[in-house]
Amino acid sequence: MAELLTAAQMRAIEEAAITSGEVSGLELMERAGAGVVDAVLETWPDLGGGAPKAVVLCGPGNNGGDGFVIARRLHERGWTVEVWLYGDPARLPPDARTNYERWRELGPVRPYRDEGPGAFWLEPSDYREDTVLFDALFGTGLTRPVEAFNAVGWATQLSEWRLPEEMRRGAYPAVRVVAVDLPSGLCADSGRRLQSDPPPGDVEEIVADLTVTFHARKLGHVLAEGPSFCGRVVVAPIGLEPRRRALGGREQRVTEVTAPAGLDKAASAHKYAHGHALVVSGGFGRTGAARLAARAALRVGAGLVTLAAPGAAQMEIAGQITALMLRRAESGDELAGLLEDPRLTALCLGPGLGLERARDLVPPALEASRGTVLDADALTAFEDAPEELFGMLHEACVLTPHAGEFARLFPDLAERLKQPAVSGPAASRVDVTREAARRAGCVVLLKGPDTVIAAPDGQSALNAGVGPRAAPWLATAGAGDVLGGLVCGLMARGFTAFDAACAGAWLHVEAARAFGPGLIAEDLPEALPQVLRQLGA
Ligand SMILES: NC(=O)C1=CN([C@@H]2O[C@H](COP(=O)(O)OP(=O)(O)OC[C@H]3O[C@@H](n4cnc5c(N)ncnc54)[C@H](OP(=O)(O)O)[C@@H]3O)[C@@H](O)[C@H]2O)[C@@H](O)CC1
Ligand SMILES: [K+]
Repeated sequence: MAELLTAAQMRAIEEAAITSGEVSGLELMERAGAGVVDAVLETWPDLGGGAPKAVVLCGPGNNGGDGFVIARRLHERGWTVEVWLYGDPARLPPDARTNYERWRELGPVRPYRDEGPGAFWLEPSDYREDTVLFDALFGTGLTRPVEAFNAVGWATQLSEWRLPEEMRRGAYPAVRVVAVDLPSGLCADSGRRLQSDPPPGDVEEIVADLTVTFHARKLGHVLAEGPSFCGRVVVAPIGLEPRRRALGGREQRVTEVTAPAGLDKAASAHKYAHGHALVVSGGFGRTGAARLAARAALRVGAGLVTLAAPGAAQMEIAGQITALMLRRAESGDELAGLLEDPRLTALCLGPGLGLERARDLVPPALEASRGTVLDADALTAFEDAPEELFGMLHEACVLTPHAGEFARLFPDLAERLKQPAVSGPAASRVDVTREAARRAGCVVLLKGPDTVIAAPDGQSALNAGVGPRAAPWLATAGAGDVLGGLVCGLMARGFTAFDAACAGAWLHVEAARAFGPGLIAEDLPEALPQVLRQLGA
């Protein structure tokens, strides 16, 4: 599984490599700059033949150092290169300074000082279709908002360069924008844009076409606003070892969810060998959500799936299902009675359940100590008394809130995400989900394009439905119910709560991608067989 790094972890890996003597900082910087050039040529082969123009904006730290390497290497390839420096050359850190000096032997460095927006209006006279702008201003060292002049000055200009021709005010052709490591202004740990509070008016930001990062992706490339700022993200290897020790303990590490293993079924296995999931339905006229969840549980391979519904809803359900079974559960007591059957290995409560019914049925469900998914109404029902819910939860539970449900159970944590990100590292969705899991004492899966899964011991994973795995059609009514059913079905099959949440989130995105445009929630379970087949299940 790929690790997604924080800025501190990346620094620790680099420092460990440098201290061990296996590589110098200067060598790493050279490889970083070379990696950016390679990624640019690979992304835009049309730039390989001619003599394009590069505008390299260098910042005051090592991100700027990478910029000087890029400038030198492009110059060597015959590009026309224009270099700007924001900061005092005398104060550059040593490796950046060395590369500044090397570039100075080849060409000038234009100062980029804080003298108001007009001072940074680069001369547009000879920008061409093959101009590439390199943002090497700030990378993982950004700890505070980029000051107003930067944002208003260069970012506005960049945005203008990027507008479609018919919308451009000036005569500039569109420019390709490459971010070195991170688009400047983005917090590496949270994917949030650092901004002063209140934000300066009329600020536009750097939106890159290509972001080239080093060794591994940072959390900021996949979380929150990151994907919309980064464009295509390419990881350039710079010869660093994984160095797990530099990453810290399990409570500091975040892995990216990858294709799950263990979904195949032995040829000889009986249906009971794959578990029996129980999905609790709402009342008459409200059974659709639970039926969706139940079908997903069955499709993901639970041996049997039963819907538990009140008497008045039985006819409605019976008319709609075939492979699913149906039992009556009018009240908490009746559900407790059903749960005396030890063959029921996992439960799902919440989709379409109704708040009153949720308050009645959730306690006996949790009392039964099975793998249990709580979603939707099963979470909202405890809005006024989250501690009461937390007191009943156990380690085999998975809560699957969307942002609104999360805010109902963890209002202070949701508030932390709402506060302006004025300094780095800013609070991230990973931070708050981890804290929520610790507080709840069970796995929490915070839904979104950047779904975060955390366990009470700090183990965390991120299912990035962004970039090449984007699944925008997943934002559709009922999709969340299907996810609950998938996680429940996987727990019925014996997956741990954490593994079921990760695998469920991954399959959910893949099913949406397999179906594609026009997707509605009903299509998700039907798209699963294709995804499972590709996994060799
Ligand atoms: N380490 C390695 O071996 C390798 C690192 N590599 C590269 O180095 C990058 C990290 O370099 P870095 O740590 O020097 O940080 P960087 O992003 O350049 O910025 C720090 C500077 O910016 C300043 N500053 C911060 N915020 C500011 C603001 N809002 N407005 C104005 N100034 C602000 C800050 O000033 P200070 O906070 O000290 O006052 C400091 O001067 C990394 O992203 C990668 O590209 C690669 O070469 C591979 C090998
Ligand atoms: K940058």
